[in-house]
Amino acid sequence: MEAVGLTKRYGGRTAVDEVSFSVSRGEVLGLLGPNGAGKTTAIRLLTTMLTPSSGQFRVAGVDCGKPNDIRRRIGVLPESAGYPEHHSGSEYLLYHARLFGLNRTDAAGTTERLLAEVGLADRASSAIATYSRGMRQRLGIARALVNDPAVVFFDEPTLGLDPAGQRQVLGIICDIAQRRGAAVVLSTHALTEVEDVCTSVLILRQGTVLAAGTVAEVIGTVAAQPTAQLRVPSDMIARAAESLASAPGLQLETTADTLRITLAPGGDGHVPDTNAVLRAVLDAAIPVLSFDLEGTRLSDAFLAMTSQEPR
Ligand SMILES: Nc1ncnc2c1ncn2[C@@H]1O[C@H](COP(=O)(O)OP(=O)(O)OP(=O)(O)O)[C@@H](O)[C@H]1O
Repeated sequence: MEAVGLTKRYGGRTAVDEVSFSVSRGEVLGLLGPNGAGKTTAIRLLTTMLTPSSGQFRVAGVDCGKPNDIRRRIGVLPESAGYPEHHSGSEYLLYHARLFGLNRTDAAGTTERLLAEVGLADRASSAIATYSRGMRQRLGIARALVNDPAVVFFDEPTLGLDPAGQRQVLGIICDIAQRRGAAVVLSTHALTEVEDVCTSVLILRQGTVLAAGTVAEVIGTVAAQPTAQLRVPSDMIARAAESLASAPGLQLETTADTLRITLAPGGDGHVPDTNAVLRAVLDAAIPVLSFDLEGTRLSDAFLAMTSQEPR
């Protein structure tokens, strides 16, 4: 799937502004951004629920001018979905499989397979009213898969789930990309999830793309200079600084019991080895009370980018 110059304006407000990206089968693209960045609008455009003000996109090889054909090839788990509470999970899926044109036998087979795939086989005949939030999300994922889609969209799929539920949903999303070979678009605020699951990310702010690439590339654009906080007993702080004084590529700042170390890349772009930093301090027989690396996580890059003043 690819989008070029995708734009959506609501009156004077531009919710999605010239956004371009692509995602291939087997990949998971993380769509990130603070509240109001345009994530939901982007998903609504790509799933043909909204019409773009300008720009083009193709989903599963189908041009945006053919929304009905696109809808047949995609699956969507929207931000909030309603369910017929008195139906069972099995009845609900059977209904949607029939809606997609499967005959009775195929619809029953698909329902059974999908319930197993999302871990609901043992609750297939229970009323949805009795399902937990995590079970409802998994049922929603199963519904999004009834037409064996080439591209699947998830809008905040783990919102409100407990840690076990989050892990379960993310595992299913990984399988959709890896085993089914679908292209996945995942909108989320949970950055650690993105690091675990996404092959690439697109960070939006006020509708525009702030950064795009693999998680490592996006971290690299901001966190060129990771820092480390080294805490040692306060009477040893001067000795700790001394033990690191001759190491290349380090800038040191000292407080009462903490050394703030900036790991500046050398001329070859190589960042100093943090293990070598620790080794130098330990070799000087200084006990290390804590050692925290900053600037090496997606959350650091995200905060650095999205907290800058908007243009
Ligand atoms: N129907 C609408 N009419 C007018 N403005 C809208 C409409 N829908 C969204 N917007 C505006 O477009 C911008 C992007 O909204 P959108 O819901 O896409 O952001 P988001 O990144 O999904 O936010 P969140 O993380 O809070 O879900 C916001 O400024 C929002 O107020």
